[in-house]
Amino acid sequence: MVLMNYPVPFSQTLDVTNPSEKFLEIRGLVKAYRDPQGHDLVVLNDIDLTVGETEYVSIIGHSGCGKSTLLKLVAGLEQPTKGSLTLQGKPIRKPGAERMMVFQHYSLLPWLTVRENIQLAVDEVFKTHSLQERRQIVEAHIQLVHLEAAANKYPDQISGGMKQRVGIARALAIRPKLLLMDEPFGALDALTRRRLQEEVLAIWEGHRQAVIMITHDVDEAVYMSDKIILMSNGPKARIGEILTVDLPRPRPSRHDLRELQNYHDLRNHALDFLEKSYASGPIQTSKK
Ligand SMILES: Nc1ncnc2c1ncn2[C@@H]1O[C@H](COP(=O)(O)OP(=O)(O)OP(=O)(O)O)[C@@H](O)[C@H]1O
Repeated sequence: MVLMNYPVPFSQTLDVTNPSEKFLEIRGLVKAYRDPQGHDLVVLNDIDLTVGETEYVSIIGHSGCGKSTLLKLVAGLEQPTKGSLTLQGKPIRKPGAERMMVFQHYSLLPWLTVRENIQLAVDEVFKTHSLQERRQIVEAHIQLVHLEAAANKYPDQISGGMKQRVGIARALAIRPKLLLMDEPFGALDALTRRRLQEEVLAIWEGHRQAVIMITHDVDEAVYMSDKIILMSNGPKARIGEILTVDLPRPRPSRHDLRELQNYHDLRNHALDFLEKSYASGPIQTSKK
């Protein structure tokens, strides 16, 4: 699936020597939160990570290890306690339209229709574009996620899968260089989840960009990603391992994928890692 006749000039000129390697760089990252008693809880400790400009990266780890915190730091919604995060060589200090987040629980504005939810984001980011250009972007993205029939409906009139499609269309419409997805398929039933995974992957194949996706689902991570980040348990979570997913792109059907030994090796490796870390470490389950 390719975005045709897209009216927005989409320049990703990089000011670094090796763009694919140095698109997003996280160095020596530490994040601590202060608890109500005034003690620091070190959630993430000494994280080093590089994401290429067209790389699809998944993060897996047990509940409470700091996956969402890491994503929020990349989004600029949280500040690091120590260390640095840079995008194309520039420090990440605050949220920006080049880094868009898709949340598990949709976060649509209930008083706006599907079209208006997407339009709002497009109007905000592409202020200098003509009304016609902005409308074209909105319609192109409604089509991209197959929501034409629901465009005039309100969020409470559509299913969870459709709501998540709107969230994804809204994020993609403003052409982020880096798409951040926090368990984007987590709230969906198994069938909808599979369909949406396939759609997102097809969109990504048509226009590759950097993606960081949090998931609890090892199969989803292997199916979708180039790289899987396996996090150790918190507190003081670190990157335990980084798996390179050496499977063909575009991905074969799930049936054909299951025929590949490599697929099983990766899957088992990730599951073993999670089982071992479950057995070995404290797991944080409480939030805030
Ligand atoms: N704003 C905050 N203030 C204090 N502590 C926080 C804050 N946000 C997160 N935490 C704590 O940081 C730790 C990591 O939380 P985070 O939500 O990043 O984990 P997670 O791996 O995404 O969890 P899950 O898989 O359950 O969504 C938890 O112990 C959580 O309670």
